[in-house]
Amino acid sequence: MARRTPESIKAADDALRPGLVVASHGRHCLIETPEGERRICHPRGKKSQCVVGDRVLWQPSEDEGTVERVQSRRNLFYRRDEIRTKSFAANLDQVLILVAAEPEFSEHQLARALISARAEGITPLIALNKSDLVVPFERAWARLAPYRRMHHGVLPLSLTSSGEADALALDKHLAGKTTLVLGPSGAGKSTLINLLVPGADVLTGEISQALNSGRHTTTSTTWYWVNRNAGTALIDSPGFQEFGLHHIEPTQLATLMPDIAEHAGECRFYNCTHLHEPGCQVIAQVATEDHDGSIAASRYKIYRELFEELEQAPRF
Ligand SMILES: Nc1nc2c(ncn2[C@@H]2O[C@H](COP(=O)(O)OP(=O)(O)OP(=O)(O)O)[C@@H](O)[C@H]2O)c(=O)[nH]1
Ligand SMILES: [Zn+2]
Repeated sequence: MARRTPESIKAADDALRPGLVVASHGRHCLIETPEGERRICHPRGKKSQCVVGDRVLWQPSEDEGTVERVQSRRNLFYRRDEIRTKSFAANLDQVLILVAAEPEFSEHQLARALISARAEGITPLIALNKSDLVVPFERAWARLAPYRRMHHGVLPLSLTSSGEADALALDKHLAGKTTLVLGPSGAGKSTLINLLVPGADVLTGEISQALNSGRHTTTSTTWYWVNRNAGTALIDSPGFQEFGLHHIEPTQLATLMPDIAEHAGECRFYNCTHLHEPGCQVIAQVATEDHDGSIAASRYKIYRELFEELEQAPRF
């Protein structure tokens, strides 16, 4: 085989075409060319395995193609449990976590998604849908009090009753960015995507049919252009329910939870775990019934539970 020099690699790359991964299923993916053409591609090998959001170099072969190379990633958003690592998407600007007044959301899952986003340096946004359901909404809004003070606040929505106004409010946050949308089932993720990308449901059907050669299984992750010229895109991905954080060290946790991080540097011991140490300023800041504090009891409970879980997690 000819020796691979930087020049020969460049010459080979020049013969390849650029593409953006817009959907994936199993080992194959759908890529979009800069001209907007879409085609199914297969990875050349393990190294060219790609995820939605990846920029790739590919080569046509009859009516399909081969992914020859995945360009280096700005970030990769993923989860990891005892058994496996699962990627959501790559090269994200932000993650929008959509929860609703009903069904009741899990604060634990929300906290996990936020921690994961911070670990990858991806801006998290939270929206609370179904503000028209007044009583459950009030309850959920109150549960989100610690989150309204952190990150970028919480955006209230009512996608089915004030869709137009909500679309405008969302656009302020989404314009020109690539946003991964996550949320528990029933929160209104499909409603949100169809509101911002009219016809998205039809497109999804077509994509999953193409990727599954006619079988009706849903694709795992899909890219939607909200405004191609402005570079505004949404990525729809399932998997909010089982959000494994086994890639995070327990001692990293405090830095990834802003309300805990705020006080973590003030403890007596530099390597304080904030679980039991004397002089711990995190513990001192936890709010209780008879003591005001800037850290909500629910947040500290999540910190403790996650710390224990990650301490017991097998390391890869
Ligand atoms: N009352 C109320 N209902 C809403 C609102 N937004 C969505 N829904 C309803 O909530 C239900 C779930 O919405 P979907 O958009 O299908 O939710 P999803 O998150 O995509 O759920 P999955 O398909 O299970 O993942 C539907 O019956 C919607 O009509 C809202 O603002 N208010
Ligand atoms: Zn401490």
